[in-house]
Amino acid sequence: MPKFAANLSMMFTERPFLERFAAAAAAGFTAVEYLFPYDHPAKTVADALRSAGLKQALFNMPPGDWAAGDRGLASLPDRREEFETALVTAISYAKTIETPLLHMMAGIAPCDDPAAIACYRENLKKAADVTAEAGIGLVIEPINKRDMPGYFLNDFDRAFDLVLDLDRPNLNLQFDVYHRQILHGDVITALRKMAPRIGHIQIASVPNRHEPLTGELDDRRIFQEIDAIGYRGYVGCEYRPAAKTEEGLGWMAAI
Ligand SMILES: O=C(O)C(=O)[C@@H](O)CO
Ligand SMILES: [Mg+2]
Repeated sequence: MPKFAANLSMMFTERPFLERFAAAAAAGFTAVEYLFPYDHPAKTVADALRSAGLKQALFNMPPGDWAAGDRGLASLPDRREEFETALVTAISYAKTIETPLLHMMAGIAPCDDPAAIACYRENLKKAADVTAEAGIGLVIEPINKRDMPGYFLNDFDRAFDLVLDLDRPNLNLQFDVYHRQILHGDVITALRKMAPRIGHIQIASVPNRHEPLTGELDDRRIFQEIDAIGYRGYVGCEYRPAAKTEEGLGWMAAI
């Protein structure tokens, strides 16, 4: 059975961010992930993590101005400087919090725009090299067009081919089963094909992004396959609980 990390941007949101760590530990999780730690000093987040006895699985690089609609900076040619600053901030937080993985969001840009493609590639290489120097892994995640219209990285094969092409040992794919199913289906074949370059996995039911076992996929079968492909990292529970977080955790005992 995979080991699960609670996603604190979606789960335990009944409490303020810093209180979610203890709640996740009390519910039996041993690791957490979330979108962004940057509203708090890195040391404060690290203290919350450690006093709850948790491991950090992953978080994202700063995405630009999220409230204004930014969803990452990596494919935005006129925001290269901001991207570099975001990379420095992410590495500094990553070292203090001790995350083994950072997710680099691509941004909102046409996926067939040559300037965006070139910029993304260049920034990805830079981020992979800088994170490698810091001993941190980097992942990229295709995101479905319904949840994030206009997101640059919206195709699993394209992301996978890019990871192969850039050929950095610390650069891998974030395979979110929810996005995979909405974008392309064929989840198990893709898990098998992409296994050597899967750096992180996330799960939620489809189509409502609620608890596993409540959607159109056979999540038990998917968890078996995640084991079968040899994936030993955390599976992030990136779902919005249908009601209170704790009330919906029964799926873990039922799988
Ligand atoms: O939305 C997702 O799926 C994620 O994993 C986030 O990191 C990006 O919004
Ligand atoms: Mg995801």
